[in-house]
Amino acid sequence: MGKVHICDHPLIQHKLTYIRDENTTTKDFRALVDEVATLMVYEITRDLPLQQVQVKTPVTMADCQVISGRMLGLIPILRAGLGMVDGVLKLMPAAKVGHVGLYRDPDTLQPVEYYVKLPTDVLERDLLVIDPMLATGGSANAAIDVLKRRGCSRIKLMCLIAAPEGVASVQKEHPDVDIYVAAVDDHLNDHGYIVPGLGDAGDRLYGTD
Ligand SMILES: O=P(O)(O)OC[C@H]1O[C@H](OP(=O)(O)OP(=O)(O)O)[C@H](O)[C@@H]1O
Ligand SMILES: O=c1cc[nH]c(=O)[nH]1
Ligand SMILES: [Mg+2]
Repeated sequence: MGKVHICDHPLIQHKLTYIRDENTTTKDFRALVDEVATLMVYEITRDLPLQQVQVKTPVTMADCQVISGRMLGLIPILRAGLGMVDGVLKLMPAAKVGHVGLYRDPDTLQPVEYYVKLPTDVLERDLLVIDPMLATGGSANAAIDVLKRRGCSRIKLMCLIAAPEGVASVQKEHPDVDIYVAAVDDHLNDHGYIVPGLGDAGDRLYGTD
């Protein structure tokens, strides 16, 4: 079963509080989501393998370390996942970005696929699927299915807020995928919204309703 990592760094939790607050403006919401994405990537990349290198400092040769040749593919689930892309790219600027367009049908809560565009070398990359919200898990599962149908493996999922129902669903459907979240909330309401959550992430990022 995939592990669930709660990114409980105080800076992440502090910013998440303002992300949740209904009085936070679209401009501030967007900036905070961007910042939390950066901080979460810092936590997620903690176990990246390093290799030894030598560099010549102005004083002498030094034994140092660099990340050992892993290539990242970043897979935002449109639309709301786009709000986390720049924050991740700040720390992983060489990542390529593949887009998976899904919206959740408001009546059935089932994901509807409308766009997929992936880097040509996606099979060679470690993939990080990003979306602020993991509610029923339908969208994350569908996005991971899109990747696996093309032969991808080595997939992680990063979300700001998850519902327990969504975590359980991804763990069942994709037991090889580790999940990174800033918070696991209480439950889903009758409309499939996370409680207490933050509302509709896409609408809050882009000022739509
Ligand atoms: O876990 P689920 O039950 O599938 O719900 C989560 C999905 O819902 C939201 O997207 P939405 O459908 O609102 O699309 P949007 O990003 O275009 O607003 C969110 O960004 C996730 O993709
Ligand atoms: O709480 C939720 C659930 C799904 N999508 C959102 O944007 N928010
Ligand atoms: Mg939405």
